[in-house]
Amino acid sequence: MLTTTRIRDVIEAQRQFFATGKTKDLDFRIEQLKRLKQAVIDSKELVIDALNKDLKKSELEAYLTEVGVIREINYVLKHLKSWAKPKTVARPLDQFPSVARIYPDPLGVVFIVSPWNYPFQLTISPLLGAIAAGNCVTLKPSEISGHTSRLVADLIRKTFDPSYIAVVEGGVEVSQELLSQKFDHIFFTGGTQVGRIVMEAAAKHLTPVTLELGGKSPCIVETDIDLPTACKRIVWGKFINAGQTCIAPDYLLVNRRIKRDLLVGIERTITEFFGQNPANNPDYGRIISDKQFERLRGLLQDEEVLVGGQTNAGDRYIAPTVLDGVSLTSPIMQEEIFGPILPVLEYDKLDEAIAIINQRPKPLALYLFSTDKQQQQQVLRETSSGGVCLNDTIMHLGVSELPFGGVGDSGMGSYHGKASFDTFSHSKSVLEKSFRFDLNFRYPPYKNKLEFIKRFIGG
Ligand SMILES: NC(=O)C1=CN([C@@H]2O[C@H](COP(=O)(O)OP(=O)(O)OC[C@H]3O[C@@H](n4cnc5c(N)ncnc54)[C@H](OP(=O)(O)O)[C@@H]3O)[C@@H](O)[C@H]2O)C=CC1
Ligand SMILES: CCCCCC(=O)O
Repeated sequence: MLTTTRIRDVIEAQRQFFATGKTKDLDFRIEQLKRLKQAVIDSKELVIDALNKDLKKSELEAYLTEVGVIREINYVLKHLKSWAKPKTVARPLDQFPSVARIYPDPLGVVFIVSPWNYPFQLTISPLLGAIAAGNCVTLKPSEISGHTSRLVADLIRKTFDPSYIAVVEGGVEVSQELLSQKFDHIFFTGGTQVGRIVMEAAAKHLTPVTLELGGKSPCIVETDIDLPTACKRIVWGKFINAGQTCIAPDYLLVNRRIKRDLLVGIERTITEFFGQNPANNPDYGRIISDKQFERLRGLLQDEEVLVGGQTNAGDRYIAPTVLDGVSLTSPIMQEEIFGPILPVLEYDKLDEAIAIINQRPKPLALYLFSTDKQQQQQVLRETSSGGVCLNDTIMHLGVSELPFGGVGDSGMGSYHGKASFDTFSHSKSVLEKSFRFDLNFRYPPYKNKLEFIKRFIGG
């Protein structure tokens, strides 16, 4: 573990490098993004292997949800020049002659803390945004996803000088030591509880934070839908990465009229996707740790298992599981599940489902399966969540133009695409005045100018 002195030395070296102005140079940033992209491409087999060791993540999921961060690097490279240009904006006549502009300034030395569930993508994605915006970065990946985080550390150390991009390996203690240092921004991805700790530590230095947190993302299922497709999209979104996805549909709220058909369809789809014994299926992953495995197994106690329910502690395996007869007071409804267990609650009227959602902390994602435009508008109008996907799950994350982030207990700030560039930039307002012409109404003596000012201000 790095000592406090070493951590301070790392950060000081980054401050000195940032002070050279090198990271502000656009060609430098583009070059670093290309180096990062090449490093990811060169390491992809190692990444896939590490993710399989940590989570038994399949090669396809590793490509789709982790190595696929290459696509985001390409997107940023395509747009960076235009994002980095100062923007000229309109100004009122009384400021004539002048030019008003907004300059995107890099923040300085930023700190990125990432979680274990998508340990590669959730480290590289915010990192590329920080690089694009011209910052130096200190990274702290999760020690729980040990194989992948060690690989990320090796990749970063081989690609960048630590005075520019540094990675500090370790767990909670290292994270807390780093949080005690002053940064110009902290980008944290993790649970809401730790998010509070991060924000408290940041407050001591008045450091702005982005908190990418979690919570219970509801999935409402109404009657007028393409049922087989809805089943595929719900099962995929719930059980990808063995349910360890922050925007996985946490629980279903199902219109009673479609519940039976939906549950039959979900059971059929689970078998179609993972076979009769998902434990032997290489497409299905494992729980990250014994601690998470025991927590999830505990949530199954005294619940009515409709599908799945099988567990194997030695393999940290929990079958894709659907629970029926769940009540709002069940333990599984008191915490983010973050695992392959899908509780089903039912309702008669959509208002009931909306009320259940609004009685709980604001979720990171909210899903509604309905083709009824009025129902869609009602849910969008009457609920608050980080983001919404209508008639699918998770896929809103695949649109770089859609900022991704939470609200309330599910987080603050956002990233992806230009939102990443904006998160790691300060929008500096600049007004350039001319000496060619000067209105003297604002200068003393004010005598005889009051009437003009009153008319000018109006009201
Ligand atoms: N909004 C989003 O984009 C995402 C949100 N999440 C959320 O993250 C959670 C699961 O990830 P998980 O890694 O378990 O989250 P944690 O909050 O436990 O950990 C996140 C990071 O913070 C570190 N950390 C843990 N405890 C402390 C502490 N007391 N002080 C300082 N740092 C600490 C961890 O280190 P270490 O792991 O080394 O112990 C890890 O690097 C879920 O709630 C999920 O919803 C997950 C993915 C994406
Ligand atoms: C499918 C990729 C999802 C990454 C962020 C999360 O954990 O939800």
